[in-house]
Amino acid sequence: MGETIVIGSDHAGFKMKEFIIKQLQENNYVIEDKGTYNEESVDAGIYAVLVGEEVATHPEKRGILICGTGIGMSMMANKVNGIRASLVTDLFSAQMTRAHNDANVLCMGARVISEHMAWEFTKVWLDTEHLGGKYTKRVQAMMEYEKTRK
Ligand SMILES: O=C(CO)[C@H](O)[C@H](O)[C@H](O)COP(=O)(O)O
Repeated sequence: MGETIVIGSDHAGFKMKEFIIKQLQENNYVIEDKGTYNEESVDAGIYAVLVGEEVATHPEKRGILICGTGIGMSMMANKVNGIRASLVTDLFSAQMTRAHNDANVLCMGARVISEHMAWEFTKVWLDTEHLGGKYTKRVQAMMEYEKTRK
């Protein structure tokens, strides 16, 4: 069985979420779909928290969030302790957010990028390992800071 990907979207990201789920399943990933399940208008933050909390409590899982721009999803997901969510709009950033920042949630905007781009970004994000070394120290500093937040 492949890695588990926890995925969520709002209404604006719903169609792209369905597309990404299909691609992931064809590539043997296990999917936990936290919704939304249709194009009826919803608040993105609900799904960002559902996905974020699942990833934060199961570090072996990674998350994908899609809304219109990816902005609200990334803002909200980053409020969940333990989450390093990145909004990605280009291939280099999709790679770097794993290699340097060890992002555990990928955010994308269905009104910003095409389905083809979203799948290309998803693939490189899934396949890139965190580089460790000085980058681990920097990521750890972020997580230490999080613990001091009131
Ligand atoms: O950032 C967002 C969510 O916080 C998104 O881009 C939403 O998908 C967008 O704001 C939804 O807009 P709509 O007018 O409600 O379709």
